[in-house]
Amino acid sequence: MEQKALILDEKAMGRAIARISFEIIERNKGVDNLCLIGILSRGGQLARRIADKIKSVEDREVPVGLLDITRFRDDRPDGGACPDQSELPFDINGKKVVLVDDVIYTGRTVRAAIDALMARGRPERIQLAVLVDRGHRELPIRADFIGKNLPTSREEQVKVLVKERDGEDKVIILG
Ligand SMILES: O=P(O)(O)OC[C@H]1O[C@H](OP(=O)(O)OP(=O)(O)O)[C@H](O)[C@@H]1O
Ligand SMILES: O=c1cc[nH]c(=O)[nH]1
Repeated sequence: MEQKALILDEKAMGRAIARISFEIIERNKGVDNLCLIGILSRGGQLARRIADKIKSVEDREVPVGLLDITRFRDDRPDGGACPDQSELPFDINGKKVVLVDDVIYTGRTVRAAIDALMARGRPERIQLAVLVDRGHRELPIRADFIGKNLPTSREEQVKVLVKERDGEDKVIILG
């Protein structure tokens, strides 16, 4: 598949991440008790970026964790056999957790992520930040912070590229 449309270039992606960061600070009246948990893998890089932005604005370090949802997926009965690649070096009990992912589509990944979190403790609250909401939800799940609403057809594929993994920052539609 090749690139059919450029949705966000590097600059636009940076602005979207900055806006999400400001909204997280505003909605939570600061960053007390807050942590960011990125869904592996690109959610992890985006969570790190949001934490860096928050640091530059608030001068506060927000803990960042990585969540592996493989064992909680509803379409991988063998997921339990996979080693858990989560990196959550802090207690989520009583924390305000902002889950971060690159794209929300059916909502099934987020459902799995909520189960993966709950298996580790009882956060005070869970909010959801995504860079792209492409619609077509199959579960009653919505994001609290959205970089871009992008109506798509089911046949299209939305790809988020991040420098750390892909060498460049952009959001594209493949077709
Ligand atoms: O709301 P959902 O229908 O669950 O879709 C969202 C998920 O889809 C994408 O991952 P994908 O499965 O394309 O794998 P990738 O992250 O390895 O590209 C994206 O990273 C989300 O995690
Ligand atoms: O649990 C999940 C997660 C992503 N996609 C699915 O189909 N199921």
